[in-house]
Amino acid sequence: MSTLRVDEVSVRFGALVALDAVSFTVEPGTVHAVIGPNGAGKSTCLNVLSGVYRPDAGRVYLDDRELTRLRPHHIARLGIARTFQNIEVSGAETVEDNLMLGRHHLMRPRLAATAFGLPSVAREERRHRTRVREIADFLGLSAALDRPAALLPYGLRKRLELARALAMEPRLLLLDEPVAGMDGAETAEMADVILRVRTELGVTVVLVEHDMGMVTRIADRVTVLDFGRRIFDGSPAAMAADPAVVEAYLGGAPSSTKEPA
Ligand SMILES: Nc1ncnc2c1ncn2[C@@H]1O[C@H](COP(=O)(O)OP(=O)(O)OP(=O)(O)O)[C@@H](O)[C@H]1O
Repeated sequence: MSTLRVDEVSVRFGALVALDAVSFTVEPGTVHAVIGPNGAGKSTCLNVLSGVYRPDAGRVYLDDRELTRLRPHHIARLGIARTFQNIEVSGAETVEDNLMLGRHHLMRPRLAATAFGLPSVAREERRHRTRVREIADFLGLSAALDRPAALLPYGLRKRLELARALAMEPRLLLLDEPVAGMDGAETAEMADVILRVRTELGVTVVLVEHDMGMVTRIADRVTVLDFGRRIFDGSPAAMAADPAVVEAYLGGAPSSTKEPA
């Protein structure tokens, strides 16, 4: 179980400050949501955590290990997997092959061994396929294992993306808007899946999300960004009552502070 610490991170694009000295701590075994209005800096934050962007200032740590200058594949090898806002699974490959691709970095270099047809290679391959089937089962994708990803309904493709990230055996999962474009039923199912990932697999989840209802329902803690600044960090219940959040995110004052008509 590892703690992720974001310490005074700033990112600038020219004159625009996308993240302004943002700090928060993701406790192990929690679902930690990062929310905010359009352009608040959520995706930029996820890109810093996964090594796609290097911040102009500040640092990111996984326990005592500094991640700030590491490249994405190195961060992935340390056990941080991510999904994307737009689905990035390979449409032509089957569900099973997409999940095997997710395990690629766990497999030993095999060129020479394959060339000599070593039995250890076949054993390792079987072990990975068994694990892939367990993950598919966990996410309700077993019946789709042989289907090309492109033929799956949208909700299942989003789930496949999460499954592929889980196939990397992460300790921390970064989810970029996992329910974007989903209907109510699909959103509820995905919310349950995320809670099971935390509770049954013990994987810590950082969730960037627009859907306030989902965040309130499943997050243990919420960090709210607005114009690149952190304006709130606390429980979902406290967030709902926080005037700065209501003002920034929902575009109005909380009803308890409104003047009577
Ligand atoms: N590569 C980039 N180059 C220039 N500006 C960028 C870049 N990426 C993001 N920005 C700007 O930085 C700010 C934060 O963007 P970001 O995408 O992180 O916000 P967001 O909270 O994820 O928004 P959304 O909810 O719309 O996805 C925005 O003003 C955006 O236009």
